[in-house]
Amino acid sequence: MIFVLCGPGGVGKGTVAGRLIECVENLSLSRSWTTRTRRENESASAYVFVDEESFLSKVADHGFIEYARFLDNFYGTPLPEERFFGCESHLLLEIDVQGAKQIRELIASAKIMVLTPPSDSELERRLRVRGDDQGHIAARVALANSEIESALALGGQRFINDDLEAVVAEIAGFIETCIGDCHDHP
Ligand SMILES: Nc1ncnc2c1ncn2[C@@H]1O[C@H](COP(=O)(O)OP(=O)(O)OP(=O)(O)O)[C@@H](O)[C@H]1O
Repeated sequence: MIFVLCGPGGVGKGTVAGRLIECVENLSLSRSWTTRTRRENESASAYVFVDEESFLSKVADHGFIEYARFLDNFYGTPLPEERFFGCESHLLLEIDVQGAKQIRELIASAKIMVLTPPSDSELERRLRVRGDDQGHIAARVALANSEIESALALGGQRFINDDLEAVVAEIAGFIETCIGDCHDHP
C-alpha cells in the first residue's frame, strides 16, 4: 500500500516518518532522486544520488511522480515500484502538499495523512528551534493553514503533531488498520 505523509513545512513530517519506519512492519520510506553531489556529512541513503544522464533517462521513461530543477540540480519523487500496490509491502512518501496533490492525481488508492501543528505559535517555535531564518519562518507559518485546507480537500486524514509519541502511535494504528482492511478486501 502507498501512504503519503504531508503537511506544512516544519510541522514534523521528517521526524514522524523516521519513527513510523521503525515501528510499522514492512513499511519503507521512499527516497527522492537527485543529481546534486552528496555533501560530506550527508548519509548515502539521504537520496538516490545519480548523474544527469540517468536522471533524464528516468524522466523519459515517465519514472517520476514529480520532478523539478532547483539551483542547477534535478530532484524527483520516483513512481512507486509495482510491489507497493499490493497488501504485503508498504511505502511511505514524506512530501509537501503540492507533491501530495500530484500523487492523488496519479495514484487514487494512496492513503493521505495530513500532519498539522497544535497551533501557529508552536509551528513558529519549532522552525525557530530548528534554526530557520526569521523571514522564512513568517512566510512558512502564513502558508500553513491554506496548505492544510488543500491537503484535507484531497481526502486526507488529519493528525495533530502535539506529543510526538502519541501522534506516532496514532498514525501507526491508522496504517495498520488500512493494511488489515487491504487483507480483508484485497
Ligand atoms: N511533536 C513534536 N514536538 C516538538 N518538536 C517537534 C515535534 N515534531 C517535530 N519537532 C521538531 O520540529 C522541527 C521540524 O521538524 P521536521 O524537520 O521533522 O519537519 P518537516 O515537516 O519534515 O519539515 P520540512 O518540510 O521543512 O522538511 C524539528 O526541530 C523537530 O525536532
